[in-house]
Order: sequence, then C-alpha cells, then structure tokens
Amino acid sequence: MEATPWTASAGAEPIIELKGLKKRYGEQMAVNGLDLHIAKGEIFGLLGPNGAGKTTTILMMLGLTEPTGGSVRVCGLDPARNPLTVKRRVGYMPDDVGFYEDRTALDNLMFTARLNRIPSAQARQLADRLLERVGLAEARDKKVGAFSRGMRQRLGIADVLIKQPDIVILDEPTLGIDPEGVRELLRLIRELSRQDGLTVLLSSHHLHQVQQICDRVGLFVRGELIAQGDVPSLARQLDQDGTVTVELAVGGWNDRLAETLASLPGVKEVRAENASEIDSETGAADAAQIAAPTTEDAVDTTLVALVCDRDVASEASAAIVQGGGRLLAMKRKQYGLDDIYHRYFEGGTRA
Ligand SMILES: Nc1ncnc2c1ncn2[C@@H]1O[C@H](COP(=O)(O)OP(=O)(O)OP(=O)(O)O)[C@@H](O)[C@H]1O
Repeated sequence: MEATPWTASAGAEPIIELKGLKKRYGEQMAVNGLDLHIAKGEIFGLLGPNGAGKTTTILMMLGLTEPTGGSVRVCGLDPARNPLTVKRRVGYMPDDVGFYEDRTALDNLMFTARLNRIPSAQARQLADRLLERVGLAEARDKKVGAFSRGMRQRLGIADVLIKQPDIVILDEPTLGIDPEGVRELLRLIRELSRQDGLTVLLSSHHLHQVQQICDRVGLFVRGELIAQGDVPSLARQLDQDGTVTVELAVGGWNDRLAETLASLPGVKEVRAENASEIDSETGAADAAQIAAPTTEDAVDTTLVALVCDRDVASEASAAIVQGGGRLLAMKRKQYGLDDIYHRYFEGGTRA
C-alpha cells in the first residue's frame, strides 16, 4: 500500500511538517525518509511495533535529538535551532509521568508553571481551571503519591497543558487505566482538540482506542511510514485487494458446519471463536454482545469469520441452516485498525 497523500484539512498550514526526515544510529536507520504533515487541531495516531521509530521521530520534533537528514518544522520552527521556543509550544507526556510524590496535585502543577516562568497569580488560576477540567478539583490538595494510575494520567495532562501549548504529544496515555477511566481520558483528549484547537499526537498500541479518537493515523514500520490516512480510507484499501470477510454469529456450531463452510467455493479461511471468549478490547466484542447479550447465550454462540474472495453470505447462511445450525446474525465485515495493523505489521510486509 502506498502512503496516502495528506488530505486532512488540505490547504491549511501544517503545524507539524516533516520532509525526508532521517535519523541514523551507527549502522541503523531508526527513521528513514519520513514525510508527514499534521494540521492544527488534528488528533494523529502514531502506530507501529516496538523499535519502529516513533520515539525517535518524537524526539526530533521536540529538538531533543538532531536529524541526520531532511527537515522538521514544528509551529513553523526548526526544533534543533529553536529548542526552547519549541519546548514552550509542545507539551510531551511520557508513558510514565514523574511527579513529586509527597507534594499535592496543585503543588506539582505550580512547580511546572514556575519552570515555565508563568507568573504565580496566573499559574494559580490556570492550575485550578485545569484541575477542574481533568476532573481532579476535589483531589487538588491530596498528595500525588496516593493517586491512582488514572488520576496520575489526568494530572499529567493538566501538567502538559499548564504552559498552554499548541501541540501535545501523549505516549500511551491510557496504559494501566480501568475502562471507565479510559473513556473519560479519551473524551477529554477529543474535547481538547475540538473545543480548544489543540493538536494531539498519540502514540499507542491500543488500536481500538486510537481508532475511536484519531482523525488520522500513521503506520510506522522499520523507520518508514508505510501508510497514513483516516481509518475508513485505509480500510477501503484493504477491501480493494478483493478479500471480503463475512461475519456470522451461529448457535449450535460444530466441526461439520466448519467443514461445510470451508468447502464453499470462494471461501479461503474459516475462523471460529466462542462469543464468551471475545476480548472486550476489540471491535468483535460489540458483535458478540449484540448476538449473545447474556452469558448463557454467549456460551452457545460462536462468532465465525469467513475470509473469501467474494461475498458468500447467501450460500453460507443456507449451508448453516441446512446443517442444523442457528444463524443469529450476519454482516460483511467493516475493516478496522486491528485488521490494518495485522496485515501490515504482523505480516511484516509493505504491500
Ligand atoms: N539512542 C539510541 N542509540 C542507538 N539506537 C537507538 C537509540 N534510540 C533508538 N535506537 C534504535 O532505533 C530504532 C527505533 O527506536 P524507537 O525507540 O524510535 O522506536 P519506537 O517505535 O519508539 O519503539 P517503542 O514502541 O518500543 O517505543 C530501534 O531499533 C532502536 O533500537
């Protein structure tokens, strides 16, 4: 798959612009010829396996390491030449934010404000407003050492926002947070982009979450950006290779049904999984929930994916009914980020 051209907010001045960006460590090219434009207010997801070059790219955007070749512009500035200005305009939240554990949430924010030379009266107002915004107003005077992981991450967001940056870069912001905390954090990130015009770069391995909030994603493999675009257009490219996946929810599943479906003309692969064993992180969980709303239903429901070279929905449904199975639901699969990721990363190849 060719990297799709930059289309989001086409015509708008990019707030981040990377051209032919390279970084070599000894013999190894950690980043190898990256072209990327990100528009103001976009939420952009950086995706890729370990060692793909995401962190190195972020470090070059922050002016913390110099490129070997190509150029970086952040807010129109070269970070290697203007590191302090760029640092003021870009907030970076690492996956494990460090705080003074024996100080309160407010003290920690005031400390960051002082480092950024924000006058203390203004800093106090900002800190109060941000603690409110991230849902920590009541924990303002509690020591951070007693905070849960979710509270620390929300304080981390307030901490990067206190210097009122134009861009925030968040590295695995939802790591180790419970589902309700994740929902709140994602809602907050979305709100910051949509209401405040903040540009957000999100580096994460949680594809389902990335898919929920990112306007576009970039897929990094071995220092190269092999694809970029919004999830529906990346998914359409998967569709274009002629593969169709038909998803079925079946009651009374058995080996004979599996063999019958596998023998239908056009079927390349049959994958079956019990609905009660579906991982709640994935999109398939929604399908499982609809087909089998209770635990007892789920035990007797199998989610079947038929990977085919054409749409075999009608032949498959007839075969299931004739074979004594119960067809509970059926749809043509809409590809998502996990399919895109599986195809390009786990397969390890560029199409
Ligand atoms: N300071 C360094 N010296 C030498 N090699 C490095 C250095 N930093 C990174 N690398 C190498 O560059 C490549 C890209 O690493 P990078 O940390 O950018 O990947 P990543 O996509 O951020 O991975 P992860 O998801 O694990 O954070 C890796 O092979 C890594 O070993």
